[in-house]
Amino acid sequence: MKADCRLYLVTPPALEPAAFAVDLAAALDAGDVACVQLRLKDVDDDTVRRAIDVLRPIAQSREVAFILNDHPRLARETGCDGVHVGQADTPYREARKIMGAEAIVGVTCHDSRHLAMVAGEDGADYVAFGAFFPTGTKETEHRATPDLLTWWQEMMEIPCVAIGGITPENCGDLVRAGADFLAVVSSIWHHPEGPGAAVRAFNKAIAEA
Ligand SMILES: Cc1ncc(COP(=O)(O)OP(=O)(O)O)c(N)n1
Ligand SMILES: Cc1nc(C(=O)O)sc1CCOP(=O)(O)O
Ligand SMILES: [Mg+2]
Repeated sequence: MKADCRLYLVTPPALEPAAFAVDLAAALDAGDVACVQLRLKDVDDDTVRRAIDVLRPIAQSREVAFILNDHPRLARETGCDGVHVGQADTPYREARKIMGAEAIVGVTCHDSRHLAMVAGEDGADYVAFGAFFPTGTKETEHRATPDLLTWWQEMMEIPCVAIGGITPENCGDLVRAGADFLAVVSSIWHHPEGPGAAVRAFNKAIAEA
């Protein structure tokens, strides 16, 4: 068992904030969740701001970190706890300058040991590897394997996040391999019994891995 692996919820790419607030609260009240990433795609900044205004307090009032995808300036201006940047986004060093030393800054590293080493040496708070499994949430070009997580754990103290097609049924190998966080979209928000049941199922699978 690797008891220190935790859930990292990522929102659906499109949502209506008031309705999604109910699902988010249900997920966070159902069990252990370390952080929530707001990941909206193809929307303007005002739409992102409105979603942050509604969703950030739901996470932060439960002591769950609220991280914004892609937009360090918006994250800083709106009181988010951190930002996640990919290889095609604001570069890590610029994101860090915008966010400040105390904020969480995470970096996508695909399946690349080199990208992860660079991000880690630059000061990233976590590195994210993926996609571990096929996913319908995003078109992915890279496929990571669990040995990458084990390699990282043996080399570095900085936490690693696993993402891409992760379910309660398939997450055991990633937990045993050394993932510090499991980042999940569809298995949470599309769970047939709702997001609370999904969080409980993940917590159980992590505890039993
Ligand atoms: C935790 C986590 N890992 C990876 C990603 C993907 O980021 P990126 O490659 O920038 O792609 P988009 O999510 O922006 O489409 C992520 N968002 N979160
Ligand atoms: C946002 C994202 N990034 C990925 C990567 O590989 O970097 S995979 C992914 C989508 C994850 O969604 P789901 O849990 O529904 O598969
Ligand atoms: Mg991005």
